[in-house]
Amino acid sequence: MSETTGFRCGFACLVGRPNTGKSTLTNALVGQKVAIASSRPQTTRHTIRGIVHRPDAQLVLVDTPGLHKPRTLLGERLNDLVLTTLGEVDVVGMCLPADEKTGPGDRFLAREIARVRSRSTFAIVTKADLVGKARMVERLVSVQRLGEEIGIEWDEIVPVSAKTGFQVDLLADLLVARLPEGPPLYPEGELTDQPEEVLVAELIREAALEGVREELPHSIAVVVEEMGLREDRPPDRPLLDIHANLYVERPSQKAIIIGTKGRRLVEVGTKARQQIEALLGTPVYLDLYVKVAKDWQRDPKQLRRLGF
Ligand SMILES: Nc1nc2c(ncn2[C@@H]2O[C@H](COP(=O)(O)OP(=O)(O)OP(=O)(O)O)[C@@H](O)[C@H]2O)c(=O)[nH]1
Repeated sequence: MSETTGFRCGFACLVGRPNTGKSTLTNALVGQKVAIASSRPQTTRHTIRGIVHRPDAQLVLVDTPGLHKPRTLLGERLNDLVLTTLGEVDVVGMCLPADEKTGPGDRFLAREIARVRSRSTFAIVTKADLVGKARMVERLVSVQRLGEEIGIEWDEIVPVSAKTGFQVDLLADLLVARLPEGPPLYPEGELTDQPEEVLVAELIREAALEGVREELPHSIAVVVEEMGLREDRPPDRPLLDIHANLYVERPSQKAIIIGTKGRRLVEVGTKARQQIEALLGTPVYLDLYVKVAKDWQRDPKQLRRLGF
């Protein structure tokens, strides 16, 4: 036995239909905002890892895009990404909201999980604060049944609320218990291994989608072209320059983003800048361009360039 005896380190992946609370739960477990939560489906495009540091363990959380039936090339890529991720982690946690019934989307996902299942599989009943005791009991029974129907033996079924913190620590304990023994993989203090550019791009995308999600559901991609501290600034007054391109698929969408007399784009820029400053703790100069990349969701070359 080595000096690391008793210390556990490994990976867990939260999966679930869009909007089931994966990002919020990741944040609650990690204790700081790392993934971008929103009230709209499918905002998490990249695999964002949050790292839970504990005296006895290091739990690396992988947050994935919602697994769904693919309709575009982008959809297929995302699903491949999720399945590859699932095969590599120690625990898969399927998130099922307490206030919703098991649906076809859940069955599709559970079947996928059953296919790649290698190690531990949890059913995490999220948003526990939204239901009373009786409904929770019903929900737990239905989750158990889903497992039986698909052929997954849940290693744990855990109700949690990321909002109130209910059983979040318990969930962390249960996840940690399933990790292999081993030394920590990441230095303490590290909360995510996503490059800052990716987080910044997500924040800009979020700001750009605000209020126009119905019109522009999945048609926006953001690429940070350049990011760096401006030279010749006094050390106590740093300024981070960010140049980013916001891609849409059609000129009409460009017009929506920019708004009358460019007003909307200014608002998007301001909102995104404030969020980035809050995340990185540095004043930011954000230079944002809107570009049309026709049908980027269906074009492999463009997808690659946009980071998918
Ligand atoms: N009441 C309540 N709401 C929650 C809880 N967890 C998440 N939510 C809400 O549910 C919505 C979706 O949460 P997200 O964490 O963005 O869900 P997600 O599964 O990561 O969504 P995608 O990124 O679209 O896959 C947000 O409006 C959250 O505020 C919870 O424990 N209780």
